[in-house]
Amino acid sequence: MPERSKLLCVSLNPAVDRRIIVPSLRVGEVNRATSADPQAGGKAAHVAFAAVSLGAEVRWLAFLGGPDGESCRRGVEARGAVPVVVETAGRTRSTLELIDESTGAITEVLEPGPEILPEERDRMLFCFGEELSNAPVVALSGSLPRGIESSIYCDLIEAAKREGCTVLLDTSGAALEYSLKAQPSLIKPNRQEASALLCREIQTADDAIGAAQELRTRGSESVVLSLGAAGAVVADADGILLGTAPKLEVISTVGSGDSFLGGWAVGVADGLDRVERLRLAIACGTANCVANNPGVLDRKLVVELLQQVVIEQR
Ligand SMILES: Nc1ncnc2c1ncn2[C@@H]1O[C@H](COP(=O)(O)OP(=O)(O)O)[C@@H](O)[C@H]1O
Ligand SMILES: O=P(O)(O)OC[C@H]1O[C@](O)(COP(=O)(O)O)[C@@H](O)[C@@H]1O
Repeated sequence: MPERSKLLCVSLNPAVDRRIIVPSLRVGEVNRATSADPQAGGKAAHVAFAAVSLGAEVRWLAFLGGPDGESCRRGVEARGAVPVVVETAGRTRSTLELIDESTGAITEVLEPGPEILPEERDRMLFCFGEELSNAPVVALSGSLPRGIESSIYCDLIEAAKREGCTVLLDTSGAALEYSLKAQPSLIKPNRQEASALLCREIQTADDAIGAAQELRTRGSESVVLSLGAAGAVVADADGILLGTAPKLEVISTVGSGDSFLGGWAVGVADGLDRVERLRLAIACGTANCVANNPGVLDRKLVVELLQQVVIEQR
């Protein structure tokens, strides 16, 4: 039997994600939900679920505290990833995803996360170091909780690179800007995140190519700029790839970027070339659009979508 690819997904700010569906959202009035579904979340959990859907062996390292922390741990385990927990005195946050069925509009509200104590931070660095020998590919995803300085991703990236791991980073704002100093193997901003970093609009494919190339000069070995329904652009040492996503009827795009990264990470671990890696990542991001839970992908659908992804070399 071929060995399963191994990944480590790291969540410094996990969450219980609450997806609430209302027939038609009325702001400022009482709304009654038709469905409410708390799930283990935060970006790294979705990356882990997507990779598990593709058959990978995944360990998920996270700060967790309080009852929501425990439900997150159980949720991750139930989905087939192995949770490795650094306990915190502060409680794990929750996030709200409000789906308005009448318009399809999605409103997200994200709590900031707990205050992390210095000794909890140190324990995370220690546990991360212990996990590295197990995982040739490491995905670091999401925002930072309070009490954690922007440089923590640099410490994690440097430690992982010293062990020869490929390090994929998906974060935003100051944490992303700061982390480029440590030269991650790949960053995956979406259009808004890249736009915020470069202080300019990204509208056309040429804008996206220019943005990915410029971000690469700031420190990351490769850049993937994901473009929602339009697909994604890759800038790396071999040039530019432009991938177009298949079209389908969307339930929710929450977690599509995470699923994209999960597909990319499995592609790296399985030794796929850059074209096939991008194809797999886009198919996973698109499959997530019809998943009932972020990251939990239908593998058969991923295989169908693979044939529909168009990749162009520029
Ligand atoms: N409306 C959509 N239709 C088809 N695929 C989509 C759609 N939205 C996202 N995707 C897929 O998910 C990937 C990541 O989406 P994106 O919205 O850029 O990420 P993020 O969730 O980080 O904002 C895209 O590259 C694409 O493959
Ligand atoms: O860590 P952050 O940046 O606050 O984001 C957390 C949230 O991101 C999400 O995973 C959605 O991510 P996407 O960008 O892939 O849609 C939420 O469901 C989640 O809990």
